[in-house]
Amino acid sequence: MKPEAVKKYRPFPSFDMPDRNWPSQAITTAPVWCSVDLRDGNQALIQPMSLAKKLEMFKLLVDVGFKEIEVGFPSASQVEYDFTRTLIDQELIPEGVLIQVLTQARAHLIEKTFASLKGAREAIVHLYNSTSVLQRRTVFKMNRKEIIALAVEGARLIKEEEAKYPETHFRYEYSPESFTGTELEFALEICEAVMDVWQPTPDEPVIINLPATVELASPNVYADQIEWFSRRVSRRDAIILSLHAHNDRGCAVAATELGLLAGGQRVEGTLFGNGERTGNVDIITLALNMFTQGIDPRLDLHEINQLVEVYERVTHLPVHPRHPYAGELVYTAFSGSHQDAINKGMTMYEEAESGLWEVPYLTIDPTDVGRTYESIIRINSQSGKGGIAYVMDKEFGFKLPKEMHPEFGTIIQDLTEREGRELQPQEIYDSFEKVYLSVSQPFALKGFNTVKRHFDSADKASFADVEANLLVDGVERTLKGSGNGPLDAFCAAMKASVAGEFTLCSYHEHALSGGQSAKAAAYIEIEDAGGSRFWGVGVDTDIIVASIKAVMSALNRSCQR
Ligand SMILES: CC(=O)SCCNC(=O)CCNC(=O)[C@H](O)C(C)(C)COP(=O)(O)OP(=O)(O)OC[C@H]1O[C@@H](n2cnc3c(N)ncnc32)[C@H](O)[C@@H]1OP(=O)(O)O
Ligand SMILES: CC(C)C(=O)C(=O)O
Repeated sequence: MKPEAVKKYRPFPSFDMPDRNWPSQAITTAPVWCSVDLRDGNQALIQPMSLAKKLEMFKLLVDVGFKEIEVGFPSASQVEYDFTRTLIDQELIPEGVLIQVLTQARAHLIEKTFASLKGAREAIVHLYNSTSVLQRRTVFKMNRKEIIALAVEGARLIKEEEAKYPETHFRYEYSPESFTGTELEFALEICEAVMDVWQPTPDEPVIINLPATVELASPNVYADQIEWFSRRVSRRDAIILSLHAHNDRGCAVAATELGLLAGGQRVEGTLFGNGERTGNVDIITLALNMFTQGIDPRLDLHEINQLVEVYERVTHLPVHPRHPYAGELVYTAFSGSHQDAINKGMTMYEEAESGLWEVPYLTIDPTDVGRTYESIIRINSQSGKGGIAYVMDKEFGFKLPKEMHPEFGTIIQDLTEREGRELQPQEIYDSFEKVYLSVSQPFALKGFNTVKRHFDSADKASFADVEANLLVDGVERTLKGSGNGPLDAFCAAMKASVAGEFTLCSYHEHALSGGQSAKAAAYIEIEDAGGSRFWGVGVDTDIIVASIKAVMSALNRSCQR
């Protein structure tokens, strides 16, 4: 920006409310959710939804568990009108779900709105008109009195229309649109005037929706505005105070959360925050934020990928890979220290009895929203040994001993740097296979027999005699050896005949898979005569043979250095 451009702007007027209560409140229950995907979301799309797409979105919203759904602006276009009619005529509105429709305070639009609802069991009619200083001056060119008269006339016309449709139970909502840019006393005055017409009672409450049509200030200011209003409005028990935040400053979720602390009881928003400009508040994020605090959000989000799939198809908008809870990458760590911490946290979580989710860097268990653990750790040049070990374990069942992580970690890190890209799990396995499992030069095992084994609790040690057939640099050799067990006997034979001096430093083994064809993996570290250390890995149905293969793997690697 040019430096002087900043002079075009001024701070949001300060507002003093030293006795504010909201900072010491907590969210303890979910609000009433109202999806406005089919109206506010739809009106912001490059290509508004067709009737078929609206139906698909409606079904999704019902499946998720929304009990209030703003289905459109029926007086605005034929599709909007036809969609409302289709829902009613084809009896597609489940018991317990309320449809809501929006209208301006204009007679012909109100009439058409009611016609669109003919035959409905129940519906919310949502009346709005803009009340902000700016819109009064620029759009309506009306003073406060005239703006109130517009709203009151709209409210009155609605009451008049209601009488024509006795079969429907109507509920009402009023929004002083652009509330956040409206003087608070004026917002209160106009809402009171509308309520004077509608005469709400605790049994037939009205929804008063206070929208941040444009997010003009920080979230604490919205909370102050909501609390100010909530504390002063008359007939408080006959009002459901509703929030409707847009995201111009990127704070709609925060503003709504603070608005709930301040007295908001209902939230209008959309899936993934679609909506005018930077969008409406994202209900998925709000709900899952609550979920992570142990609060039942009363929305079923256990298949988030399906929500993303339908949403993207219907709106033609992508969900950002970093979108909270839903983005492709939000359960993925590439960086080494994060992977290490997640790996350790996951292991502890699996072993712990508390059942409490306490995994570093992950606020939610991905499986709670239908995501898998597989994608948690992905490998690129930022990754570390812990993450690589995690992939080997979770994807292929190899639980590499901790002391082996640095060696294999370096091998994979060199590869990611050479390739300059993310490695797929299969590529990591292929590298493991090449380096440890299929290395067969200079030694290749052709056959192995334990000739004699002895154990007697009266003796100091057990013993074994073994015989192994090897290819040594392509030449067949038969080696024989004795030791305190088959592995010791084989090492003795190797040292004496072909490999020279080496020491076994570490030994680990585990079963690789269950069932009759279960295989075992053995990991052995040797130190060669020069003091260098090498890991080897062997896999076999016989654990002794797996360990013999692991020694061969380590010896071959030491020879190839
Ligand atoms: C913040 C929000 O999201 S509010 C919802 C906004 N959504 C939409 O606008 C989508 C659907 N809208 C439409 O299809 C059209 O705008 C319609 C059908 C509602 C109205 O269409 P039209 O009358 O042809 O045009 P338009 O919207 O430009 O009308 C503007 C007039 O309505 C007046 N107006 C705007 N809002 C309201 C209101 N809530 N109540 C009464 N009058 C209003 C304006 O002052 C203006 O009056 P003027 O003609 O005397 O200057
Ligand atoms: C109609 C109103 C509630 C609206 O969409 C807004 O103010 O953003």
